[in-house]
Amino acid sequence: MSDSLVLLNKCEVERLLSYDELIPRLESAMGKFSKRDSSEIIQPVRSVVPIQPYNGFLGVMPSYMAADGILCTKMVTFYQRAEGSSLPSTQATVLLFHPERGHITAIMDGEAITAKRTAAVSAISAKLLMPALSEVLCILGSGQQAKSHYDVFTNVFKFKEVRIWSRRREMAQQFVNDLQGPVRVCSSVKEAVMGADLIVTATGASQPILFGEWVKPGAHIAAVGACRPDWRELDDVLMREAVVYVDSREGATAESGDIILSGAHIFAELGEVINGSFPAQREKTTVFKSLGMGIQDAVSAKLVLEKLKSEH
Ligand SMILES: NC(=O)C1=CN([C@@H]2O[C@H](COP(=O)(O)OP(=O)(O)OC[C@H]3O[C@@H](n4cnc5c(N)ncnc54)[C@H](O)[C@@H]3O)[C@@H](O)[C@H]2O)C=CC1
Ligand SMILES: O=C([O-])C1=[NH+]CCC1
Repeated sequence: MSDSLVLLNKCEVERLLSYDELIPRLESAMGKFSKRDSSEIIQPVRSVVPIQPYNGFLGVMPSYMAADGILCTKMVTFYQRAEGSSLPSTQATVLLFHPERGHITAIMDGEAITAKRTAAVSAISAKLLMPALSEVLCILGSGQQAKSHYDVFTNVFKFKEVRIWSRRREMAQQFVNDLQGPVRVCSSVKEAVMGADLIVTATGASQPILFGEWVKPGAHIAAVGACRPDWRELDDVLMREAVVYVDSREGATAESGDIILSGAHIFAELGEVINGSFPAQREKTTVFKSLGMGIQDAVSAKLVLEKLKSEH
């Protein structure tokens, strides 16, 4: 394959990106990030521009991983859509650059990357933090992230029961109809989460939908939505009682309403657990507050490109 510009659409990125290959690369990148060695990784907190009339945001997520030879940026728009809107709420494009020469080498769809890398990182958090015997998975939300989380969790782990709740029951039912495996549609968040060992919150909510009083002690929560400083998915009780892990301390303290507004203490980054500098307290109730990181997009895009090149 020549050095010409590579353009990849969503189907191609989806086909080339497998969880088996993605998960170890994300683990390694997050471990490196948590060492804060700027000669190895530079990743500022995402710049976000509000698009106020449309309840939306444009995020720019650059990163440079010197040792891996990756210079990358993702541009992502995310919106709070009205119930019933047919427009997607998260859309993205990823650009890879030649680190030495500075030109763009690849432009690829970022929606598939965002869906898969976010779910893969939640799978890493679950592997480290969910109870040793985890039988019940619960997913709140029925959109893109809910689907990628269902895919990776049912692939990587074995659950006896999977439950889903969505604010419109017919959307949850539609979600289940599109799948192979058995999933129980629940009528309320409380019904869905009671007794669950692993709970994924992947909604566009800006007020808490998950309350600590409903959560089984020792459960693990992968909290994926609420990516603005004034948005919430989890209530104060849960945030203050759980041991809280994040992807990046800087990102979480700048962008997470669940952390900022509850005053919750951040115990560790996932990368610090991967590096062994902080313990995985899996016997306690744990929250992994995910905001998304540029380096996660960067290693995903590099993997996509490598896979493509290996086919030629
Ligand atoms: N942590 C991360 O790295 C990432 C986080 N996100 C965030 O994850 C969330 C889900 O994203 P997508 O799956 O792409 O969106 P989506 O639009 O495909 O799905 C959103 C789901 O949330 C539900 N929802 C929306 N408003 C709600 C409310 N007020 N209460 C309860 N449910 C509500 C919708 O019915 C739908 O089921 C968003 O908040 C998004 O910004 C998205 C990408 C990466
Ligand atoms: O990391 C990411 O791409 C996003 N986080 C919140 C919305 C999009």
